[in-house]
Amino acid sequence: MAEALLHIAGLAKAYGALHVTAGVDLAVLPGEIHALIGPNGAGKTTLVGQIAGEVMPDAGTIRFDGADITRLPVHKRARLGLARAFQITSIFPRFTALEHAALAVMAARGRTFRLLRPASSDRAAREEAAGLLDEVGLAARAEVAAAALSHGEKRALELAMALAARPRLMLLDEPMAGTGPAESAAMVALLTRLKGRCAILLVEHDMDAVFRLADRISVLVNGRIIACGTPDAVRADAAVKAAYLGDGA
Ligand SMILES: Nc1ncnc2c1ncn2[C@@H]1O[C@H](COP(=O)(O)OP(=O)(O)OP(=O)(O)O)[C@@H](O)[C@H]1O
Repeated sequence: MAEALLHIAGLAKAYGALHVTAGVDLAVLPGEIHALIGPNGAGKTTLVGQIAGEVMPDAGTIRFDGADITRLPVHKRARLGLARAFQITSIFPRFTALEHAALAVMAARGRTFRLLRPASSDRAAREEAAGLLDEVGLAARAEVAAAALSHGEKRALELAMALAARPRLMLLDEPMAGTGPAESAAMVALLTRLKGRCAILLVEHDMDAVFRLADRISVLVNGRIIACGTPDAVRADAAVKAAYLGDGA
């Protein structure tokens, strides 16, 4: 098996008596789409927060590309190539899709956004931003205000903004949430296109999407990974059926 890009061992976090992650072991390989599934309250979002650096673990280690990042702050993890896609299109609703993507490009380069700047200084950023929009299927929507984008288009814009950092691992927390079937299918198609560009850790409740997209799936139940494997192996796993997927999956 290829060397893991992200390697988590014994990760634990408790809030009072509630052990939200209770000794999680997880490995994400370079370029794979690794889905993290589990019932409501299983600890998925907390685990993503721990990987991103927003939630400090009580115990355990997180290694990224061989380096121990367990105690690194968010921005240093981001600089190493760990990006989390956020729902950020509501921050500047009047800014266009292109302006949002250009902001992300400038932020990724460590340049502060200045309202009064020579146009030439961000021409390159806008060109790169246009390329990112093209990649996520928003080229024709570049000049549309973010607020006017559809729900699915906003999610695509957030992906473009996360990609601006040229991540090696992207953390995606429920990109299909609140999308209808058509938008969900578009997001599956988009993530399929991005496959291999960077590894993706995907938290998602839409099982159709998960089983279509994932190279491997980890199942988190009560703060522990109870199974990890290919979609077929996970679908057939007796413990997963009992704890989560049920017999109909
Ligand atoms: N800051 C916090 N303080 C106290 N309890 C918390 C905190 N954050 C999360 N929890 C609790 O930890 C548990 C796991 O939450 P988490 O959001 O990680 O689960 P999840 O698997 O992402 O759930 P869902 O699928 O519903 O989004 C929940 O019971 C939640 O109430």
